[in-house]
Amino acid sequence: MSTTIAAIATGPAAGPIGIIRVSGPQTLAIADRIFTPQGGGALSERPSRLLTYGALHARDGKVIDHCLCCVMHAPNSYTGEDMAEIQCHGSPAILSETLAALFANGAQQAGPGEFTQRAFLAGKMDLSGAEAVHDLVTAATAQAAENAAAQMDGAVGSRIREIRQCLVDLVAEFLAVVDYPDEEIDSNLFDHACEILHNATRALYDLAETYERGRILREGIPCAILGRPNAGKSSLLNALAGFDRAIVTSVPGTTRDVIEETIRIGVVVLHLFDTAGLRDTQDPVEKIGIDRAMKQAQASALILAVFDSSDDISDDDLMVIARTHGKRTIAVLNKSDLPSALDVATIRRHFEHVIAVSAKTGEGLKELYDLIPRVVGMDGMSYDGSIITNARQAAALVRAAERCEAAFVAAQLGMTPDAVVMDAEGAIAALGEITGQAVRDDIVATIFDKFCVGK
Ligand SMILES: Nc1nc2c(c(=O)[nH]1)N(C=O)[C@@H](CNc1ccc(C(=O)N[C@@H](CCC(=O)O)C(=O)O)cc1)CN2
Ligand SMILES: Nc1nc2c(ncn2[C@@H]2O[C@H](COP(=O)(O)OP(=O)(O)OP(=O)(O)O)[C@@H](O)[C@H]2O)c(=O)[nH]1
Ligand SMILES: [Mg+2]
Repeated sequence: MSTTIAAIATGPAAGPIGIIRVSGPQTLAIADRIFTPQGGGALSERPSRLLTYGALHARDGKVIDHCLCCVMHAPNSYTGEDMAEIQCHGSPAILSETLAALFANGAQQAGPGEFTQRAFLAGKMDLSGAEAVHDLVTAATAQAAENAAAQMDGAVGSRIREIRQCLVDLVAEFLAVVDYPDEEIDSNLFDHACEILHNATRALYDLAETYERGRILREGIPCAILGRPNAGKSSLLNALAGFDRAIVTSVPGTTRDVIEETIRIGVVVLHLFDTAGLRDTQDPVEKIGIDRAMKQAQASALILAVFDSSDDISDDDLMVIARTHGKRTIAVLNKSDLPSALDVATIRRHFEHVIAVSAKTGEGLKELYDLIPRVVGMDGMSYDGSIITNARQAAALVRAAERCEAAFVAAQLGMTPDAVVMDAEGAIAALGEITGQAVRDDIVATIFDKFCVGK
């Protein structure tokens, strides 16, 4: 028999209200022992999800709070099991005392994601939906949340199940002819298979490709600010962050260490890294800073290459240009409030995206805000759950697409039905890893391990 689990579902900090949730076969009995409804009767007799006011008891029976509780009767609950929720005052002391009372009455501490894992195992949601719960809880933008909510609702799962079903039907047709090896195989069967497999391959690759944007949606994008000393990198960081994050002085070589600040530009979360100005230097400390700057640029998915537009291009600027080679870069011509002395044509030869700004006056920043989502391919998207945000799912999609493609080639060459079946079954298995229809227990366990306790 399954255990009864309990966990604090609200954050670790003290808040006005805290929530503890309980799930499992002993829930109702335990709830009745630690909670007495004010209006009489037992909590377990109340209708599902109806909040009831009453007294909450510690292990020793003392009243530790007057609060609201409800039960949710199996199978109509989040986990499909009997559940209870205690909404008490949110001090860590009350929450841990309540948890201790639950444990004393037979509940066990829930593991990370264990409620959602139970919901998955009870068939309340498929695996892609359960994984979206984690995305929703950790979403950094409204758009990431919107996409995750749609996936919780089955946006990925239903699409994958549809494709998987086509493949299952196809395998069934082929297996029927494998049983009669002496009969001539109807060539229509291969034509039909080619069509199905071609469409499935395309659809799966298309879906897998959304992961590039999905990853940005979920994790944001690392973005190094690179440039020669005094170009205005730290000033740009401060202007984008909206406060004085980094030290700005007129002394070249002010910034030594990498300074990180996370900001949100529309749908994109940018992890900005202000760095030491690149130049040839003998200063050992500055050298280390420059080394870090170049490493940061290498590790970033986007570079803001800052140039001082009030000055002409120097050797140091050429070093900056060299470091952006092959990287997605926006050339930021800073100090547009000063008379221009920069050879802009040279800059344009090296960079597709060039923008003039003044970190000092804020001129051009709005244009930079608009440009960044476009440059990273995050403009004009819809967040209807069609964007894959999960590396595991993306990898399974690619594997499924490859096996479909192999099956397609086999069908096109008119190879034996076995060859087609083998690859189609490989694709079906890979898709089952996404929906959870065919996934190893240890993989399921690692998926829920990432979740927070109480989810
Ligand atoms: N207080 C509280 N807030 C919460 C949750 C929760 O468990 N408790 N959630 C959870 O993490 C989310 C809401 N998700 C939920 C999903 C399903 C059911 C549920 O009871 N489902 C039943 C009955 C549905 C129905 O009435 O039709 C079922 O699926 O059978 C509850 C919450 C977010 N907010
Ligand atoms: N007029 C004008 N001055 C600016 C602008 N941006 C920065 N400055 C000035 O340029 C100087 C250098 O600015 P920083 O932001 O410290 O430059 P940096 O690129 O971080 O320099 P290092 O940290 O030394 O590499 C400071 O005196 C700033 O006030 C701008 O848009 N217009
Ligand atoms: Mg600086």
